[in-house]
Amino acid sequence: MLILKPKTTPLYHSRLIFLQRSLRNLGTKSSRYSRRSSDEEDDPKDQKFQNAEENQPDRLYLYKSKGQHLLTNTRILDAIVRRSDVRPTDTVLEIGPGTGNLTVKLLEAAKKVVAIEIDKRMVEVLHKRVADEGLQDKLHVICKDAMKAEFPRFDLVVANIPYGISSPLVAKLVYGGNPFRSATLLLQKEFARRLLAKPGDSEFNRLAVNVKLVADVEFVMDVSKREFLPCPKVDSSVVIIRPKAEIPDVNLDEWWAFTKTCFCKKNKTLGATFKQKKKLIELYKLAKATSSNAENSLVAKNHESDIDYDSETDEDVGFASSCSDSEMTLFKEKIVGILKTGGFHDKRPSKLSNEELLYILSLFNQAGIYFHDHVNPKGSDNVAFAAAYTS
Ligand SMILES: C[S@@+](CC[C@H](N)C(=O)[O-])C[C@H]1O[C@@H](n2cnc3c(N)ncnc32)[C@H](O)[C@@H]1O
Repeated sequence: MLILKPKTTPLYHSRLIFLQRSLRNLGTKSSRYSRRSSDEEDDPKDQKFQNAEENQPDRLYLYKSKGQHLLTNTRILDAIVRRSDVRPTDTVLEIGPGTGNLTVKLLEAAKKVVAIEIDKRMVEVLHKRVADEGLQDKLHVICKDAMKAEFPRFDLVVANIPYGISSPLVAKLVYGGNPFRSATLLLQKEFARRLLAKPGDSEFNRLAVNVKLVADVEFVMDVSKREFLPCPKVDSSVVIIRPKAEIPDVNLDEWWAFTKTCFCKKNKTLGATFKQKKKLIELYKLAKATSSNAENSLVAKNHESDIDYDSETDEDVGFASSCSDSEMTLFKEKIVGILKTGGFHDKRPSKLSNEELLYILSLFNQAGIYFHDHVNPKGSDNVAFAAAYTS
């Protein structure tokens, strides 16, 4: 276990004092927070920040691995709550309440706050602080990993989240099947830029495409890293994600699998992506499994092949040898034909709009080419989708 000594800049110390004072104000007991819990001992790679010299009594270890950077600027906290448009009838979901800097302000504005916090030491501090404010009846805390917790019904999400779970959390929110008005999130600046990116922007990626299908993202403000305790390495931005009232009529499993294929190398042209032998074999297998009738047969016999099967798995090798070269050649030509017909063969996915991507997918599906295994689905819900973003 590596214990990081606090940096000795005056700014850092003044912030440490701020936290120590605020913890005293919260009535925390130092010894309780300076000991490590058994949960934390499970993580040997963890690095912890310490809010005081080791022999000082009031201290709360803040864990880098849990993204424990507390937002301390009241003006920014107020702005986040104001821009979230919290109504007195709202139930707000907060992911990672920490010591409650944002939670207390949300409790003042909302009917109820459901806070999901992984660290039970934080939960203790939070309960104490909220009780001191007399707001405990409005707070429900779930002490769990937000990625494993079942979200209750909520109207809004407002949170300064741990940046390590940004992608799966955003995916879980927008594809979670729980209708909500908006999610105001404090995110790492680069991640926020990706969510805000448009086709053609260098930051545009698969997550942006998938989020855009079902939600609009609005930029609210940048927040300097100096506003956090301890100071992280990166700056942050606040964005608001609003689910769209209507989403395109597309099979989401098929869409996610399709965008995964297209964006596996987002700067490759679609022609190059769909020329990869491994991909061709995978799609051919799926097409064969999906189409059971002769009309949908994707092949003709006696055709010369120009495909070199350099499959990587034994299963692929087996499959490749069980179908003729001509079958695979025709299948490849079929894919090239679809891409050329739509004028997409030489286009890069990162430059295409969702409308264009949806159109390409519809062309593939009409031709009996599928991206998701509908016959033997391995995972077909939002949890699987969120998990796909975890690694
Ligand atoms: C960036 S801090 C924000 C704290 C507080 N909201 C603030 O603004 O000062 C993130 C918080 O999320 C918690 N956290 C980290 N990973 C989590 C997870 N997987 N599920 C729920 N909470 C998590 C951390 O313990 C920490 O309290």
